[in-house]
Amino acid sequence: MSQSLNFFISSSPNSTITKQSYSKPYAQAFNPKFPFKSARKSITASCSDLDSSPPSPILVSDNGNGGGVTELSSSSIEVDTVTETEMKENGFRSTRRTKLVCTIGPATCGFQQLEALAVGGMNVARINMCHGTRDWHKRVIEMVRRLNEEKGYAVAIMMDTEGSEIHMGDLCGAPSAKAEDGEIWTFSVRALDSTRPERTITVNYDGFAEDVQVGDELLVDGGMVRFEVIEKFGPDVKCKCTDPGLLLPRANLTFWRDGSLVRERNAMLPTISPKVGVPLSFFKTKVSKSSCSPRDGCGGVVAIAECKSRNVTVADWLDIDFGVAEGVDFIAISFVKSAEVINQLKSYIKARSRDGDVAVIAKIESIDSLKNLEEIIRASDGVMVARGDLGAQIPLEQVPSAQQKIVHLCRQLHKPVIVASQLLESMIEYPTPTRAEVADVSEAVRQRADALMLSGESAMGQFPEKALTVLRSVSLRIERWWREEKRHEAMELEDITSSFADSISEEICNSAANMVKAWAWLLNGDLFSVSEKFCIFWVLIEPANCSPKGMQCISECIASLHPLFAVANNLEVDALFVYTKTGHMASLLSRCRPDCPIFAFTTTTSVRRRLNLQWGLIPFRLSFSDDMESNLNKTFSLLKARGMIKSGDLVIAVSDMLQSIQVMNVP
Ligand SMILES: Nc1ncnc2c1ncn2[C@@H]1O[C@H](COP(=O)(O)OP(=O)(O)OP(=O)(O)O)[C@@H](O)[C@H]1O
Ligand SMILES: CC(=O)C(=O)O
Ligand SMILES: [K+]
Ligand SMILES: [Mg+2]
Repeated sequence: MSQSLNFFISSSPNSTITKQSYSKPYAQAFNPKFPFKSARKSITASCSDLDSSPPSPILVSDNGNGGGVTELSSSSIEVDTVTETEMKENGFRSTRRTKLVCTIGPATCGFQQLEALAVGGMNVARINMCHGTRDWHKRVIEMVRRLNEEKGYAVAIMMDTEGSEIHMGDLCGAPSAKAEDGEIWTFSVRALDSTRPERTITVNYDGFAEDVQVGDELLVDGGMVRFEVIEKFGPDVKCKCTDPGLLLPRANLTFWRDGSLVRERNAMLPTISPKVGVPLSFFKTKVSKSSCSPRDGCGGVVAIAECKSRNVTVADWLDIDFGVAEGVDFIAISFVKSAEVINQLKSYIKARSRDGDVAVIAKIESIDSLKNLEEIIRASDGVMVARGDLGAQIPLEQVPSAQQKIVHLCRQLHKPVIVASQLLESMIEYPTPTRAEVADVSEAVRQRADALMLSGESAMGQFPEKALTVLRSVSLRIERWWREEKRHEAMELEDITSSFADSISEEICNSAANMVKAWAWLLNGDLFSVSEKFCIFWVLIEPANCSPKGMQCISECIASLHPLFAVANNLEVDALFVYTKTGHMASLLSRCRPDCPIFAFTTTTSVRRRLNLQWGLIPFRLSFSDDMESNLNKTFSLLKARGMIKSGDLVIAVSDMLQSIQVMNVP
């Protein structure tokens, strides 16, 4: 027989909530002899026909159009083949919770290379607008879309803007160049063609030669290579290499004077830089107005001075327009200084994109972004700890604590967070990582960041797939270790929502995640034997629950379950199921970092892709109704038919259509 426990919060006109109505059913709930009568049928009702269902196909999705349920037949479910295989082989309790982002570059831009990354566990493909042409990026996006369509993946696409950084130009087509100790190199703002003199590098910022001074220290890639400025000749700056290393095309440059970062450029320029060709008229228009576009108006070219004097925060707008038109899932904004730019960009995207569902990721990589951290995180849809540039702006020894703080705050504020840069830097050249790199990856997983990111390792390294394998295996190992030994380090989460409806969703998700533990205690405790699990528990709440008193009752009810949560030792719940149209409820569950995986069922491909960035979520696409019972029956049937779950697995289900928690064994 199937066992189920329903914790059901609804607005029922015929029921009233009293304190007793919790305590009594609560006591009875775990009494197997509790004579329960309900208008709702038990989940078992239609289970008998589940086993005979034919295997369900993976359907072709409409990834290219960013959403919709049109092509999904009501009897199918979409999940990618890698997840499916992993679940069958290892059982779904062992699925990887930490998500993986790969920067795509020359080493990985072919269809087969992209497929190898998808097979290796890539959840998000990142393209960096600092490099390559828009055509090149378009081709990559098309290939990822094709991969999703043909092979059933849900790889999301993140476009990363150039931002207002100073960087070197290309290396005449060379993948890298070695700067040796004592060598003299010229950094020039002249437009040089491919026949440029040896050891000459172009710089993207016209003011560079004016701004630097003899004696300044020039850091490439946050200090991977260092130079000292020894002479200036008009547009050329001669520098002596003091710390040798590998120069990569378009590497970031910072300069330091008397031990401090010279910040003029980053402090004065807009976060999102105007690219050449952006019409001046645009900057006279408010960004948040839907009427504005880089393409509107006259064709004048913006001078940097114009942006400064108007103090307008403007974008790599052409790239952003490109990203929106291509339907990318995330736009990551480099060198964010304040929440203002995030808010402007979000209104801009909302006015431009068809369904307004491009998420904005704030990259924390400057001193200003650290100063305004909380407001930036609150304004954004997610955050990247961009340690490469951050490490060039603050002392390196401060980067680990900044990372920990950002990851922690993101979780508190309910925003996904990516830890990026140099995780496996040595794997650009070597097939195995250093022990220190493995420790760094482990620490990010232990901090329970949502995602880890590969940069040069996957973009231009020699071992992209191996690097991804290292991230995957270290994540799996540390996550298991956490589950087995470190659960007592769980974080206290503060309330995040202000509206009543949202706070109910939040409480439901917190409780469901906690029940993962509580249930284990119930099953293993002395009170009940396993055969006596059958119990149903209802809590009905009046519409009047909007009152503070109603809210207090709900809290008390949930609090009454908390003592159970605290004593859980062995985990028994196999998965959390969440039925969510917008993804919000799934992401609330992810925030709780429960010990079991979260199966997130959603109706649109775009939500499915976006959820792929969040910790612990296994996103499925499924068409479902408001009837949870039929949704559950259908899901069990489809997943069982594909061998992804089996009878007896213990599942807790929540949904955002019907605010409920249900605990049941798969029939
Ligand atoms: N599209 C591309 N074409 C050529 N090379 C690329 C491309 N994308 C990345 N690379 C190479 O990979 C390296 C690492 O890529 P990544 O995008 O992570 O740079 P980054 O400097 O860390 O990021 P950011 O510019 O956002 O600070 C780059 O320095 C560049 O050499
Ligand atoms: C990823 C990135 O932008 C950085 O680390 O600087
Ligand atoms: K960038
Ligand atoms: Mg950066």
